[in-house]
Amino acid sequence: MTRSFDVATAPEHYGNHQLGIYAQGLKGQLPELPLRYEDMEARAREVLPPAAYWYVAGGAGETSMAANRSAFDRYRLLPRMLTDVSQRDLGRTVLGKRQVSPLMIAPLGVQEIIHDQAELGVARAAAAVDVPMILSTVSSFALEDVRKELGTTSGWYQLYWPNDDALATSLVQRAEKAGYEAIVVTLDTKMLAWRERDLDGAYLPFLKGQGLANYTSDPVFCAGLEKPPQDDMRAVVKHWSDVFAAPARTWDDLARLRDATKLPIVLKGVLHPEDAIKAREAGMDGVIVSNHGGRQVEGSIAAIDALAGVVDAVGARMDVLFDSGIRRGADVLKAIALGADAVLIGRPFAWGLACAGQAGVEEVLRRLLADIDLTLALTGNDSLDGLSRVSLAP
Ligand SMILES: Cc1cc2nc3c(=O)[nH]c(=O)nc-3n(C[C@H](O)[C@H](O)[C@H](O)COP(=O)(O)O)c2cc1C
Ligand SMILES: CCCCCCCCCCC(=O)C(=O)O
Repeated sequence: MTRSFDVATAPEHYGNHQLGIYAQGLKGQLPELPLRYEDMEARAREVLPPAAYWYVAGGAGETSMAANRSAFDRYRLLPRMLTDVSQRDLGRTVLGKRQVSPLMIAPLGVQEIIHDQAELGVARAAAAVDVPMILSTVSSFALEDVRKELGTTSGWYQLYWPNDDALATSLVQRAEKAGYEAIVVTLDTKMLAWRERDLDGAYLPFLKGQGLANYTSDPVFCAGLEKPPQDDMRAVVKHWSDVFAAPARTWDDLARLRDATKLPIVLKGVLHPEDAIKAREAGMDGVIVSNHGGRQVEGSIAAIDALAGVVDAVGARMDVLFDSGIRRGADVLKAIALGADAVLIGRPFAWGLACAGQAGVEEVLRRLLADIDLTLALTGNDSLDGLSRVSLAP
């Protein structure tokens, strides 16, 4: 006999998403999107053109990408029993602001290759689940338009720091005016790595004018064009490729960027503890420990293996965030136990976007939150703030 189950009467926890799925099962309904991360990626692979799939899935070579995952297995949670976990708090304080969970949406460029809704759909999903979003400089919609979709949910703006200071200033000041709350400067992409999968398909979407909305909507960028951007896309791409890269930049240049905005600045792509110390000395507000999802330095350290060193160097004095390899709730707990203040979700939300647009991203976020909540409880903890290295097996 089938007994009825009403998820609405269950206590309010992110983990209830699990009960919701089982309750649908009682009505004969299976989840529309595959549950396992790996199966969701396989579904995305079916729906995306091969070049777009590989642009997201690929790395620079693939050993660092694989290491990002396998390294997580070397850290094991050490559960405690008979603690009261009836009330749980997934909140984290990041740049002085309390957020309801440790999750943030990582900056992923050129999302129009994944789904027509691109960053607008992702922003709507982020707002629905109240997960802060970091918008890439190389986005498919202009930063002002994406910010509007976030409503009251926090947005940060990720800067690809161009070699033209006036353009950099224009971008960060537009972000500040639009209501973004922090600037993330990505340091690990001074140039594009040797990406075998993309080279195999001779595929770089920016060269077709995709992902350039923040440039074509920028007065400083457009002042460098002879015609309006819509009238000469080849000139747009040429000018973009002239200004994008700034290989000569050093730590000393940060002072000018610091002066260009009142917003907190967070440096993304820091792996060495001494670079984290330099970031602090340069007046930065945080760092994101990341190897760009294994897309830049093939053979680099797995990002999770770099986290403790950076936390030990600067964690008491600035925020330390983490990305590269987060797939499941346990990964989030491990990163927080090692000292991360928050974690960025990258490829998993891209697969949700590919499979079902905004709804797919929302579902990925809700599932991850449920997994975090249940894993937290089952390890005997009632708050993420209570995790520390003691929560990991020695
Ligand atoms: C398709 C794609 C595009 C990306 N674009 C950007 C970007 O524009 N700016 C940036 O700072 N990082 C970018 N990243 C890196 C992510 O922000 C993040 O560091 C990475 O995805 C984390 O690895 P994971 O997705 O394997 O967890 C991109 C990653 C992917 C997969
Ligand atoms: C002149 C060509 C330079 C191309 C640079 C592209 C930057 C990559 C932007 C997106 C990204 O971060 C990614 O990982 O992909």
